[in-house]
Amino acid sequence: MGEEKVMVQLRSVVLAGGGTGGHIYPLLAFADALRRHFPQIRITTLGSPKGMENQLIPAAGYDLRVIPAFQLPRSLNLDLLRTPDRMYKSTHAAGEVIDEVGAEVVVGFGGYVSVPAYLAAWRREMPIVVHEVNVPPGVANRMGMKFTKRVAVGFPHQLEQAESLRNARLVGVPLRTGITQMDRPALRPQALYHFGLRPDLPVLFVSGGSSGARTINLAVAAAAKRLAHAGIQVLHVQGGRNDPFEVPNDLPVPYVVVPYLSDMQLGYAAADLMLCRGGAITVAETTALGMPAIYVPYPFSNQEQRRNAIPVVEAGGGMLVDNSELTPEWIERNIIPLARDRQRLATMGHAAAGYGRRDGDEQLLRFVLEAVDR
Ligand SMILES: CC(=O)N[C@H]1[C@@H](OP(=O)(O)OP(=O)(O)OC[C@H]2O[C@@H](n3ccc(=O)[nH]c3=O)[C@H](O)[C@@H]2O)O[C@H](CO)[C@@H](O)[C@@H]1O
Repeated sequence: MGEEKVMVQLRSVVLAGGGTGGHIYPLLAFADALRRHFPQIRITTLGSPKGMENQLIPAAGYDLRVIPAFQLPRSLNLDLLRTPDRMYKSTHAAGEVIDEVGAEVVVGFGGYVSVPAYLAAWRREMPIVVHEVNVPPGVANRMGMKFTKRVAVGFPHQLEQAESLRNARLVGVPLRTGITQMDRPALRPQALYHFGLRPDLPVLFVSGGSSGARTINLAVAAAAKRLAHAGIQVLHVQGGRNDPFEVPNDLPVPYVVVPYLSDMQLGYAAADLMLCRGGAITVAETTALGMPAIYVPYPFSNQEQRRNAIPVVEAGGGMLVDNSELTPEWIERNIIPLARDRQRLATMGHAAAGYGRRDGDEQLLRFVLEAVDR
């Protein structure tokens, strides 16, 4: 972790975050960094009953404590006062876990489960660190920010675009080392073999984020024949919460559909070009890897995904297309020529890498240690 020596020793931390992959993967990457620096540390995570954390956190080998769900209204208003009982139960449960494991700090990554964790930590006057990757900040983290000034963000644009994040620390996004330490060209042959893809044709990697994206799935599947006849292979992640879709089975080149990738790095290693939403962690990963990408921001969440993609596109690292404009015709006109143009892909990838960063886990750890040291 840089040249400075770490003076603080951490023995026990509570990490809170849940819902979709966007809140859980940074938590896991940060947990891995904690374990690297403090092999004996006790790491306890808090999750809610229905979130993806119930699959992802135990699979990564971390202790998950599920506490009763407490859903905040989308905006912080008087509705909060109508649910004091559930809020009390969740906060009490979070506090019991904090006490049992003797946590020294609570680090929250957003998602409803972070709120009771922040409240319980505040009552105990413990250090709280909030990690936020979106503009506007998520509702749970906005609540957390009422209890702490120790707020870390993933991207430079957040500091400029959200008043409440103006004084936050830019640390980047903790990313899994399987992704940040990957040598893409070296892993490529194995990845292609794994998916049954050919080494001589370009690969378009399609992923709508952790839950999947219906519009993207249907548009690309409808363009399957045109892509195949142009010699473009497709590796298509359906997404954890999306319906299956039909792809013709008589295509001349591979079109591989997978429900979900636990080894996302294999997908990145196989890909020449990515077609994806603009979720914050996805953008952090594509740019960290120097992956040329076409971003199709999710249109219904305060423009947050568009804000993530714009700086990458302005740097020359990708293209942006509106959800409503992503049609098979658009794909034929724009993606086919790009996927076949190795020089343009290389230039885009290089520009994306210039925007990306790989040390978010280490930078967040430094920030957390400062919080505990005070
Ligand atoms: C619709 C919506 O509100 N989406 C939000 C959600 O997106 P979402 O939960 O989709 O999160 P992101 O797109 O930011 O990240 C997806 C993560 O899932 C991983 N992955 C994905 C597919 C797969 O098969 N395997 C896999 O491991 C990716 O590598 C990445 O680490 O959280 C993000 C971070 O708060 C927000 O910026 C997004 O706006």
